[in-house]
Amino acid sequence: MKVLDMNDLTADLQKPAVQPLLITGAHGTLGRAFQRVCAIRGIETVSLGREEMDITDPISVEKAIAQHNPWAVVNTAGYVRVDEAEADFERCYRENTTGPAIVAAACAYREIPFLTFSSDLVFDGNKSAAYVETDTPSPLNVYGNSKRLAERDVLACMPNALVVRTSAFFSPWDEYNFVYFALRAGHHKQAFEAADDVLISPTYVPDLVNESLNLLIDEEKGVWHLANQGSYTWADLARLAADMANLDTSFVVPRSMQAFGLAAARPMYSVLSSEQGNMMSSVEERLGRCVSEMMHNISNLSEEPIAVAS
Ligand SMILES: NC(=O)C1=CN([C@@H]2O[C@H](COP(=O)(O)OP(=O)(O)OC[C@H]3O[C@@H](n4cnc5c(N)ncnc54)[C@H](OP(=O)(O)O)[C@@H]3O)[C@@H](O)[C@H]2O)C=CC1
Ligand SMILES: Cc1cn([C@H]2C[C@H](O)[C@@H](COP(=O)(O)OP(=O)(O)O[C@H]3O[C@@H](C)C(=O)[C@@H](O)[C@H]3O)O2)c(=O)[nH]c1=O
Repeated sequence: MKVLDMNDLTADLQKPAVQPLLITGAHGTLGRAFQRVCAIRGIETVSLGREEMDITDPISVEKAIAQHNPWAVVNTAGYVRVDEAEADFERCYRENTTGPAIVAAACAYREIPFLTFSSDLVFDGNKSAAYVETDTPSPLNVYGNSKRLAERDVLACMPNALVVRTSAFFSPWDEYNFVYFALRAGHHKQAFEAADDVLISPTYVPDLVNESLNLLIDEEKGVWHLANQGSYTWADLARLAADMANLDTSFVVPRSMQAFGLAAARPMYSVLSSEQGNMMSSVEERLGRCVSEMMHNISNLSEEPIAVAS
């Protein structure tokens, strides 16, 4: 029988810690979804908010990567206020273009994998069939252009980087998405205007995270389109979700996108498909899975007593 000595007992303590997956933009919708999914899949992560890792600051990026020694970096950080970006363009380019390029350079130097996210808004909507990875971006707004330039700059400094184009998030895990807005309006019997002339690919965030992780682990590279199957106008999406929630869909008020008078132009068509395999389920199947959870959260929130000043 081997008698353990102090070296044996402390040996484990000296084993190198498991290298984590580093996630930027920790407090955002996608960042928090990565933390949830990685916990479910048993993937060790370190999730950093802007204060711990500002992707636009090379020193902050270097310090964070040196401190945590990750096996890979997932960049979920970004500027997503599409309309505000038209005037706030310096910050939009800083956070969507400069930041990802800085992180890509740091990953390339260490030869560790890098995943970042782009958008369907890199396209101009003039195609009559689903956009695939080899279609040429031609963005209509500042946000879309910041993403196009990020794709160019990230892949120029790190050709093995993985860039996932996606669109129109929906998820039961946070309320900052269009489907939540629509269901909450329906629950409160409030009119909800929705564009009925813009076709998009809604994306179920848990699927996006799982498929992105699978591509990263498989060491895939370049541009990949990840969105759920099925193309909808925003109004169709609102009515489909409402119907699945057994709500009367008449609260959805169809409008042309132009009638919204939004500061940023949107492509009238930005449906995404992939030349590299469509791996995600249908929007309908995923909506059916999460609408009841969303309605549960909405009705709980609306029943919470409203705190009144004493
Ligand atoms: N939402 C959608 O429908 C879609 C999103 N995408 C892309 O997915 C990614 C994530 O989007 P989403 O989760 O919705 O966005 P969120 O706005 O929910 O999260 C983005 C996070 O990035 C952080 N951030 C911004 N700038 C920096 C910085 N310089 N350093 C570190 N963190 C920073 C923000 O922090 P703070 O709160 O401090 O600003 C925020 O927490 C983005 O790249 C977006 O373009 C693509 C297609 C569709
Ligand atoms: C389009 C639309 C939006 N809205 C509301 C929802 C939201 O509060 C606001 C703006 O909508 P959205 O921001 O979802 O629309 P938009 O900015 O086009 O959404 C985009 O986000 C960026 C980050 C992307 O990358 C795109 O893929 C897409 O998801 O207007 C409606 O009420 N009805 C509508 O028909």
